[in-house]
Amino acid sequence: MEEASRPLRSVQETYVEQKHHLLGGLSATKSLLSDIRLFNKDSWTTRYPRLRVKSDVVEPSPKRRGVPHYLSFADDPSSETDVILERSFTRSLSLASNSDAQEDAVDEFPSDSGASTCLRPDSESSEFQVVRLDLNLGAPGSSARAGALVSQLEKVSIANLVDECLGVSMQHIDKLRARVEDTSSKVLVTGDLNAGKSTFVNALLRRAIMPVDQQPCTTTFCEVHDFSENGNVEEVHVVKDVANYNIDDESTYKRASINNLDSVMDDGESSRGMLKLYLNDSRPLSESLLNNGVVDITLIDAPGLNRDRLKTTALFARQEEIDVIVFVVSAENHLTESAQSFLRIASNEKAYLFIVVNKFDQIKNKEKCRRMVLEQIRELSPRTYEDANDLVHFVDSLAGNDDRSFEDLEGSLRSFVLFKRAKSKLNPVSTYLSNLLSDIELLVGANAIVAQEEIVRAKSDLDVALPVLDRMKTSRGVLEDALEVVEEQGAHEASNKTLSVLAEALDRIGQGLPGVEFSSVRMPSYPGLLYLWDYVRDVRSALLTSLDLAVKRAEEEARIITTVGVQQVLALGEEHLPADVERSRRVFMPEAMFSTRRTRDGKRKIRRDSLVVAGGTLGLGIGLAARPEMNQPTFFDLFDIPHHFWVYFGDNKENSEGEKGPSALSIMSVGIGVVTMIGGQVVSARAFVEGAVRIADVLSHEATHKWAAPVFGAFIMGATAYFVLELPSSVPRTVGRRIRNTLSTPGTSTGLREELFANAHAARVARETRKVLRLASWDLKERFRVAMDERSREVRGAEETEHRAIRAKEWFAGVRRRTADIREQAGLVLMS
Ligand SMILES: Nc1nc2c(ncn2[C@@H]2O[C@H](COP(=O)(O)OP(=O)(O)OP(=O)(O)O)[C@@H](O)[C@H]2O)c(=O)[nH]1
Repeated sequence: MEEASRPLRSVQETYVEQKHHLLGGLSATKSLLSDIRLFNKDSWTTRYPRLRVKSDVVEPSPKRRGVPHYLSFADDPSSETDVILERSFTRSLSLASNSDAQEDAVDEFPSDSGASTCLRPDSESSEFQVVRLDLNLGAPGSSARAGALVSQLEKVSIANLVDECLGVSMQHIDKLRARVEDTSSKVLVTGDLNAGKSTFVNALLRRAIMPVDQQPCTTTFCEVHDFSENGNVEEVHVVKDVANYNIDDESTYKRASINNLDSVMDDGESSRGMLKLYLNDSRPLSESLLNNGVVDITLIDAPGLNRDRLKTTALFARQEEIDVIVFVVSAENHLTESAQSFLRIASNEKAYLFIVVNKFDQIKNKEKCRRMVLEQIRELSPRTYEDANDLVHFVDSLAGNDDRSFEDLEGSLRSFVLFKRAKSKLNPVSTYLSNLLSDIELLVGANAIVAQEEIVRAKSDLDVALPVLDRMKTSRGVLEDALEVVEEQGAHEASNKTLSVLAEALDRIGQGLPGVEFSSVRMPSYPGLLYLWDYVRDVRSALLTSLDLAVKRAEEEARIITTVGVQQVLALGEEHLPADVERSRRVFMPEAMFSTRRTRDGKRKIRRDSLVVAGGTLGLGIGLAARPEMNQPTFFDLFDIPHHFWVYFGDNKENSEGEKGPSALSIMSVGIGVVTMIGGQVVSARAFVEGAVRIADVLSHEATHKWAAPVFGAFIMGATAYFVLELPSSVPRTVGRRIRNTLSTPGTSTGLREELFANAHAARVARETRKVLRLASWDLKERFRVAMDERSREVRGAEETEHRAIRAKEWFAGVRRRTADIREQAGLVLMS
């Protein structure tokens, strides 16, 4: 109550200052809330904390300055962290993780050093005051139902609830602002009948407005407002229905002249309603009561109390807008019974009673009167009695401001109104603001702990993932190079091996031996001259089959080379892939190499390679022995004249020999050809005719006539002997040589450039080998790439989390600084 005794100017200044600070605090808090909501939406999913006092800690450690609590979150109530909660005398809250608090480190969330008080374990202390989410949470583990309910609430849903709650607080701040900015204040003047209430009101207004009479004359409640509220027009509004009164709606009242107040009051109509008086208080702001620049006081002159009116007036006084009740008693009567009843009710309901003992000028023994009245007050309202100097005034309203004590009363009343206003309007605002700031501090404190935990977690994730990623980055090139080498080497080796196997096979065939040593291919035995043609065909077939086997052997070698290559690829995988990456489960099946594919209906699909191979072997998928054109024996399989010619007359280069010979030799071939054709079973009429024509051609030649007969005879005889004796051994050689030459000589029979047999197979085998190795290395490269992408993602994710958490932690620290600033600016520190 000291405030009321301070000089009016000082009270007014304090009030205005406090109001100004509070308005600033409200604005700053609103913008802070808006920022938090934005941050919650864009950058950080705000977690809603719950605190539970650690009841098992009996005495707080001297090292700790706060109270140990368990911190959990609404979206994850089961995991609790140890924290220390401190509340300073300014009600500001600090939350620190237990380890931080033990280290006593002054971090971004400092407590008000020295000023903080250690809270006794008290579960109430840690609850939110304003930002309350009704999540119906039980204590962790207290009820299965609560646990189940909570587990269904996702972080985001809870963050949305927090957001809504902050939104509601922002709206409430607007209401509070309106309340703080509202300067209107109502002072109800009531008291006993004829106690001089109207005289008192007139004295306050410095105008004889209210009718004064020795008889009771105030029949209705008269509210006196500043005329600025009525467009600077002095008049009376006779209001019947007070609840519906609207100054802008003339149908809700009747206008009357201020000078006719007596007659208006006498009119019975008004007694059931209220009179609104709009007056011009022309005094300067500092002196005016109605409009003093700080509060717009509305005076209400109530009818005198009697038994009937007691209840009505008490009810009226209970209205929220009534800030102060001035109770006027006549010094002559002291406190009447009805006065006592009213004061008893009013002092219980509201503690802002102001008692004016009027007509004090009429009292002779003033001291006795004062003593007796104060005694009565002491009994009725001890609190009023305690502050009697400010609240109880003995005055002469008739004298008005000529009376010193009236001036004192007026000053006290103004201070009292301001003081009460501060109490009724400003204090609830500052309490709300302080609680809201505490809640914000709790919210950001808890979220800062979450951010700190995220920073630690992200750092440890990075410690693991970064070195792995770096290693992978460096080994990527090495791995790719190594795989390239494996591919190249495999293909190269397979090609070389094929070339050497087939070269050896062709070599052997040229000697009349099977292309492959130790194979199942057996050379046919000579069946006799009569079956010579069959023999030739069988030899050809056996040699071709053995060549096919040589190709198979080369493929076999390539399989081994490929298997080694695949194993090298696997070994490279082991060397370069991180340990936790799944290895390829594919098993290499060498037998699948060089296989023909099957069509949908199960038939073998012959692969047609695009190469044209020497000897007319179009496509390498079919074995030589299976080719009809290769199996067809010819005359030259019996007697390879071109070969012999080149051996004896040529430049000894077998590769360059062709099917054509000089005309002299063609004679022998013709003769022998005829014989063999006749001896064989496949002599065709066409072949016979061709032979005869050739003979005729040769013999018709002029030069031939001279030497033809003897030479021809000698040759026929020699050849016949040779035929009989040498054929069994010469046929395989001849046939083999011919096959070899066919496969080793590039021709242009198809019109395209032909590849040599061995080269074509070498290229094919190398291609197949490379294909398999490329598949294996592609698989490894792909795994490596995926693993590296995953690591990169992990690293990026951890880095983002870390940055986000660091930013959030700094931001929360900033919020904490802002709340401290708001407390200071809004004067909350002073208003305990
Ligand atoms: N001597 C003296 N007379 C006063 C004083 N105050 C009021 N009166 C006289 O007391 C009589 C009643 O005054 P009002 O102001 O009408 O009293 P009231 O309480 O408004 O009366 P109702 O509202 O009708 O109950 C008048 O004749 C006033 O002149 C005062 O302080 N001293």
